[in-house]
Amino acid sequence: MQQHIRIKICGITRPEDAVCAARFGADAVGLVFYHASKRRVLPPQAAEIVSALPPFVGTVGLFVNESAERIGDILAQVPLDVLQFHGDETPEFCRQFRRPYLKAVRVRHADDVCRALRDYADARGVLLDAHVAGEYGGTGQCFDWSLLPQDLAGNWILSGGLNPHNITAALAQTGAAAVDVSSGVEAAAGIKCPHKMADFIARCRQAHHRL
Ligand SMILES: O=C(O)c1ccccc1NCC(=O)[C@H](O)[C@H](O)COP(=O)(O)O
Repeated sequence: MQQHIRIKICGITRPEDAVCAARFGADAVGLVFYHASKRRVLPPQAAEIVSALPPFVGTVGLFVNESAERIGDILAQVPLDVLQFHGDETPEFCRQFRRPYLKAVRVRHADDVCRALRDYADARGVLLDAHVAGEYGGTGQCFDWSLLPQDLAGNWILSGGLNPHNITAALAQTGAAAVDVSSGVEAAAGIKCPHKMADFIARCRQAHHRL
């Protein structure tokens, strides 16, 4: 039976954008806690976004080389379902919070993908993102999808530079069962565009149906 494609809209900073994403059918929303991000949210703002969501929409907190203490502090204030790590966090670091986690990997070589899937075997998923020097994520850049091994096994998520214009080709080429988008559905950094979110989600569902 064809699986329902999983869609996460990342870099949400406003409750109304989270509500919109959920209404259009997003499975999860991402909240960036990285201090240097243009999409950074503070814990009270994140808690307000989470409380605006309807049931059964997942909440994912993003961190970059954050201290365990700070992450624990945020977890005490914001009900996050999943943690997503975008820095140099080791598997031991990621699993200490006893929550499902995702590990982002910035893909430059085919080996990067297989190594991440092996090293983070207990992750809920490995998020495959673009490599941009000096950036940890949310760049709006694609990586070379042809680097992905054919019939790649495991729980991986296609990310990096996806948007309503390229999502159909991305799914046809990679066969991804889960996708993550931020810049490609924005009107400005941290401000999501309802039309782009609706278009992206509709095209995802259509394209996945054809696989
Ligand atoms: O969004 C940020 O500013 C950010 C900063 C540092 C680490 C991660 C960040 N965001 C991650 C994402 O939003 C996405 O999960 C992913 O990187 C894809 O982003 P995009 O290419 O903009 O769709």
